[in-house]
Amino acid sequence: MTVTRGLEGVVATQSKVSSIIDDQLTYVGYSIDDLAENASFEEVVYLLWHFKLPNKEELAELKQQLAENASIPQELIDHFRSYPINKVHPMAALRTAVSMLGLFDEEADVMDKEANYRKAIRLQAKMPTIVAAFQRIRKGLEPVAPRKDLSFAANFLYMLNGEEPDKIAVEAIDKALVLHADHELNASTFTARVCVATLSDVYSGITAAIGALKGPLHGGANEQVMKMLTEIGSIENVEAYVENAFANKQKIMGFGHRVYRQGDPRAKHLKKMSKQLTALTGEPKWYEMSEKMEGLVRAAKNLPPNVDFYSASVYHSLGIDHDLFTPIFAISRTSGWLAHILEQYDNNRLIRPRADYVGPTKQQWIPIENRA
Ligand SMILES: CC(=O)SCCNC(=O)CCNC(=O)[C@H](O)C(C)(C)COP(=O)(O)OP(=O)(O)OC[C@H]1O[C@@H](n2cnc3c(N)ncnc32)[C@H](O)[C@@H]1OP(=O)(O)O
Ligand SMILES: O=C([O-])CC(=O)C(=O)O
Repeated sequence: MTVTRGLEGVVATQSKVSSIIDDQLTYVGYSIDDLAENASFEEVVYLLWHFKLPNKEELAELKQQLAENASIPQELIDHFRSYPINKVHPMAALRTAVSMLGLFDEEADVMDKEANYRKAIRLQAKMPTIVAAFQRIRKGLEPVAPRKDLSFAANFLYMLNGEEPDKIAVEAIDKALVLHADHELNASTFTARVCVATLSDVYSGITAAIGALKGPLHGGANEQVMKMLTEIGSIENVEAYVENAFANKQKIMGFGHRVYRQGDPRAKHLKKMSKQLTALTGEPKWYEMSEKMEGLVRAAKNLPPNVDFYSASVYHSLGIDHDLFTPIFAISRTSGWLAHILEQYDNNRLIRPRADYVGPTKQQWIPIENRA
């Protein structure tokens, strides 16, 4: 048996959702650069779920469906209140919340195409409400109910902060959501597909995916980037930090990628946003430190930044708590996970690879009283 560590280069499925070819990312064939400049998150959701851009009526209908399904059960809010809340990571709360939502969905185990699509809408709609409600409860504040007249991005910020967000913040979050929505067969998406390929339900698939995204080698890296920048503290300390990390064979968060070799095409958009937002908030040092680090890491190891690197200073500039960075990624990536889950159901086969067994063989049974 030949083992491909980490399944590098293994093609495990066909998909029409997104592609990475020659370091270029597309959603349903549309370049990420075009989408980042022009699309709203809701348009991207429609694109990923229907394999076409929506016309005005289709977009309006999707927006309405998302708005109508955005509230979450009171039981979920009460559940949050029962947690040792300041010890719970928001990604753990989100993972639990999505699993719990399945308990309140009468269609959770209904397996037809229409029911699965309705569940996709319900789940996508509720993700920002869950994250915002958890945040407010742990801050000792009352959750804010979603509004039907706001865009997906604006509603999230409104529920988070309890006040109407400004245009710049809405545009930044909307673009970040567009940039994070899907990414071919990344670890969390693969997890979702493996889960539902057993014909398990949508809630199980998204719960599993959230668990995979949480890790610092994947979506959890954005929080770690801000932790690192905060520890470094100032631009004078960047060089020593990078040298020390390489000398100790330590990974620098927000750099490197399994698929991209020349660079992550999403990073340049986030870099631009980081420059603008850090200047606006009067804290350009986060951008300047990041830029210096990028130069040093590229020069030393030819490692380019990935999507998580500049998103950290973007979210920080928007006043978002650092442990909410990965949940925001999850809010967006839910759209991609759902697209892949629906695609998996459409042409399903159980995903079950093999392991090359390297443990002992031909062991003799030892009764417990004779064991050392
Ligand atoms: C949304 C996302 O998931 S994007 C990725 C987010 N994750 C991170 O930013 C965490 C930091 N990056 C990493 O750990 C890796 O680059 C990964 C996990 C993203 C990709 O990993 P892999 O494809 O498995 O590469 P692997 O970890 O084997 O690294 C290959 C080589 O590059 C080095 N390398 C890769 N990334 C980094 C990094 N961030 N810092 C320092 N060295 C690195 C490794 O040490 C290794 O060097 P070696 O061959 O001398 O031992
Ligand atoms: O594709 C990957 O391996 C990780 C990634 O960048 C993403 O999920 O956005």
